[in-house]
Amino acid sequence: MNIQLLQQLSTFGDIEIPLPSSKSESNRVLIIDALTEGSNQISNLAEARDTQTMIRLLADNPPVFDVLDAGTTMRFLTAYATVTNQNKIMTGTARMCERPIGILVDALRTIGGEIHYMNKEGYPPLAIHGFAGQKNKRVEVRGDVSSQYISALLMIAPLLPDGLEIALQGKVGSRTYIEMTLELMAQFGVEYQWVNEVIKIPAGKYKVTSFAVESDWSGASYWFSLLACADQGSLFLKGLKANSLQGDSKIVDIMDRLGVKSEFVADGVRLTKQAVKGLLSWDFTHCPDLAQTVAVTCAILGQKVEFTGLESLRIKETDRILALQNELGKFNAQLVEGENDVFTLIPSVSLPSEVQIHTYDDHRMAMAFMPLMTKTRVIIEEPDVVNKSYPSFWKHVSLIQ
Ligand SMILES: O=C(O)C1=C[C@@H](OP(=O)(O)O)[C@@H](O)[C@H](O)C1
Ligand SMILES: C=C(OP(=O)(O)O)C(=O)O
Repeated sequence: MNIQLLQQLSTFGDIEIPLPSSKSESNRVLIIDALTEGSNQISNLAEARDTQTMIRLLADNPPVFDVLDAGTTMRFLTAYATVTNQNKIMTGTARMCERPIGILVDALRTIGGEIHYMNKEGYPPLAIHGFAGQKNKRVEVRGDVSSQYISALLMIAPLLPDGLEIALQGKVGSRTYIEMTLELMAQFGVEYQWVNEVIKIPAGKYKVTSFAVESDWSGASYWFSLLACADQGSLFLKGLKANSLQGDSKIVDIMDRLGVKSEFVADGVRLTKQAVKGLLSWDFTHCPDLAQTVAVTCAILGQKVEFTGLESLRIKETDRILALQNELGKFNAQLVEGENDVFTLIPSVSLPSEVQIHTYDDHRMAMAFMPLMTKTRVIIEEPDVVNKSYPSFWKHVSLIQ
């Protein structure tokens, strides 16, 4: 099934977008909640399939944890099942079984977890055979593959009899997600020290707390992009806060350069059009999920930009660099790989009258290309991929149309 978006929807009125809740915050709070003695008051959990899968697996506790295509659910539940001394098979989609997990498994084994690879060394599926007691209180973890391994270890750390010291090795990517984990843990009463790339978590207990999940900044980015690409219009994005736990709130600074002004009010952010200031380069190391949004926006707006920090995109829901290169090419834009991991986005010079976007089982491919509807007729293949993080996305698009 495909979805067809109307051509030339380049002007719209003042529209309010409700926005989904953050799946990153939701999935952390669910793990912390499962590790808390007592009942927390948690509200506003995400409708995202990744979160709903986590809720279902924690509630039903089946012998096989099939996480589908949810990276955080795989990584966080692997650490959770280990430290809670369970026998569990961890598996997911074919793509999930191509996404590496060896760094997390090595660290969990160092601490005392019994984990075996069922197929390929370093990748799911895994067989977890519980936790025989803490062997070490310090682990060294590479920071340049996925921050989710570090977040997974941090959240289980207070449950370990000796606490945990995580020594981050090399370049640390997606640092804002590690900060989000630590801030959430602090809100549930667990303190941390982070000095010279060593994070120390003492043994302790999570404290019963009430917590409301924020709206999702990654999902909000597509609306910033839509307005950047439109000729006229304004949008109100409900539930976003300026001081967010989510690093993807950086979209405000990026879009300020690409013609979108953000004004925060009590219950959200109002977006209006302003002159394009221009974007010369951007480093996505700490906000990788914004890369597709910004690439498509720049391609449409005629902005030639240098992108860095895209390394982790190759191991996400799909190889996002390859997927972007293919789909941008359909409207004469390019993402050219240069030396030292620098990519140049060369914008489109002419747009065909219709573009059909392949989505590669990747929610962000479907959502990032939606703003192309401001310029031409767009067909998005397999539109249901958005369910991973933003099931009501197309319903919200219909508020504009
Ligand atoms: O911890 C999280 O909630 C996430 C961390 C990031 O992954 P990496 O740390 O693998 O870059 C991000 O891309 C993903 O969508 C969500
Ligand atoms: C990369 C993503 O998710 P995950 O790694 O949790 O599957 C994402 O939502 O863009």
